Amino acid sequence: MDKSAYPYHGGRLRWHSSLAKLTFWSFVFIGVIFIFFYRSPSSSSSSSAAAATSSSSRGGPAWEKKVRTSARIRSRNGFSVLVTGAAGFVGTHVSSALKRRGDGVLGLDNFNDYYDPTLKRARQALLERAGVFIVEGDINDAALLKKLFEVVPFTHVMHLAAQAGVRYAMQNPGSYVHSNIAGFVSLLEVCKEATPQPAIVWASSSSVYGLNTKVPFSEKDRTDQPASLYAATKKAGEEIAHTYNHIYGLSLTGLRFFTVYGPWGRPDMAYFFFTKDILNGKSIPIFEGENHGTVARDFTYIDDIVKGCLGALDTAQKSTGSGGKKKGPAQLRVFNLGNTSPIPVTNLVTILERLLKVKAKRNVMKLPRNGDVQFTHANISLAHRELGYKPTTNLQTGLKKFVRWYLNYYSAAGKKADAR
Ligand SMILES: O=C(O)[C@H]1O[C@H](OP(=O)(O)OP(=O)(O)OC[C@H]2O[C@@H](n3ccc(=O)[nH]c3=O)[C@H](O)[C@@H]2O)[C@H](O)[C@@H](O)[C@H]1O
Repeated sequence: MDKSAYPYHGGRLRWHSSLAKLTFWSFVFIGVIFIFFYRSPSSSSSSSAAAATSSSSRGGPAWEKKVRTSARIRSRNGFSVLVTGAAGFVGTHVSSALKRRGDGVLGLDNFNDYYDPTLKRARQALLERAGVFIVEGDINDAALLKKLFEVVPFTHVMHLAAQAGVRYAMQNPGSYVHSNIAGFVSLLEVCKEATPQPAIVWASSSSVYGLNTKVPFSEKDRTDQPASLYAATKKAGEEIAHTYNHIYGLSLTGLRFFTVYGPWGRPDMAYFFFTKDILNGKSIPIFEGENHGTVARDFTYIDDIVKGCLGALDTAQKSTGSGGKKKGPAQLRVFNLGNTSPIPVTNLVTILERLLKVKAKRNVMKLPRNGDVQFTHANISLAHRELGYKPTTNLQTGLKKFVRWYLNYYSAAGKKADAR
C-alpha cells in the first residue's frame, strides 16, 4: 500500500500523533479524577463536589419543565407528591397509583446496585409511560432536594427510599446508616425549611418489633429490641420522626410494612429468589426455629400496601410549620400494614411449587443468627380504623400474580433473573 496516499505521514504525522496522544491521555487523566471524586462516598469534600456536579447537571429549563409537568396535579383536590425510592418495588406501585388518580408525582431514586438495576430501569420505563419522571439522585444530596422544592411546592412526600433487607445489614452496615438515618434526616431538614412544609408518609418496617413475642404485633407493643441493624435504623427513623414533629411541626406518618411481595418485587426477598432457584433446579435454604419451630411471615400483597399508603396520604393532616418554624402541634402517626394472616415459609414454598409446576429442592436449616426473627403477625385494627385499610389478597392469589409477572418479565425479553 502506498503510504503517501495518506495525508498525514512523516514528520507531520508524528507531530500530530504526539499531540493526539497528549490530548488522549489528558482526557483519561481528567476522567479518572472525575470518576474518583464522583464514586467516593466517604470523603465529605468529594461528596459535596459530587453533589454540586450532579445538581448542576440536573438544572436548566428543560429539566425543570419535566419536573413541573410530572408533579402537576390533574384532579380536584389532588396532591403533588415527591416519591423517594420511586424506582423501587413499593415506590413504583405507589407512584403509578397516585398518577392514575390524578395526583402530581415526581420520583427520586439513586438507582443503586443493591439488586439488579436493570429491574429498576424497567420500572422507571413503566412509570415514564405513565407520565412519572424520576430524577436520578440521592436523598443525601441536600442541594438537589432543595432545588426540587424550589421548582415544586410539594404538598406531600412519600418517602420510600431506603436500604432494605434484614440479612444484608451484617455485610454492609454503613449503607443502612447512610440511607435510613442520614438520608432520612437530610430529607426532613429540607422538608422542615420548605414553605409550605409537606406532610410526610414514610416506610418503617415490621422488623421494629424485633424480639417482641406478644402476638399479633400492635403499635403499642415494645419496639426497643431490634434483631438487626436494619430494624434498628427503622426504629431510629421513628424516633427521628418524633423529633422533627416535635420541634418543627412536620406531619409524619410511619408505615410498618410486613414482608411485602408481588409483581415487580425485590429480587433479594425469599419468595423472589426461591422462584428463580426452583426454576433453575437449585436447592433453596428454608429456615426453621429451635426444635424445628415454624418460621412464618405475615406476607402482604403489594396492592393492599398501596391502598394503605394512599389511605395514609389521604388522612395526613398538614404540617403546621413553615420555613423551619413550628406554629402548632402536628400529626404524628405509626401504623402496621400487614395481612394479619401469618404463613409458614414452608407453605410459601409449597404454593410456589404448585404454581411453577416444579418440585423444590428443600434444604431445611436452622434460622441463622443474622437478624431474622421467627415470626411476624400484624394487628391492623388501628390502620383499619384510621386509614380504612383492609387487605384482600391471600398468599395463594398474590403469589399467582407474582409468578405470572415473573415468567412474563424474564421470558419476554430473554432477561436473566439476577436475583441477589
Ligand atoms: O417486613 C419487613 O419489614 C421486612 O420484610 C422483608 O424481610 P423478611 O420478612 O425477612 O423477608 P424475606 O427476606 O423475604 O424472608 C421471608 C421469610 O423467608 C425466610 N428465609 C429467607 C431467606 C432464606 O434463604 N430462607 C428463608 O427461609 C425468612 O426467615 C423469612 O421468614 C424485607 O426483606 C425487609 O426489607 C423488610 O421490609
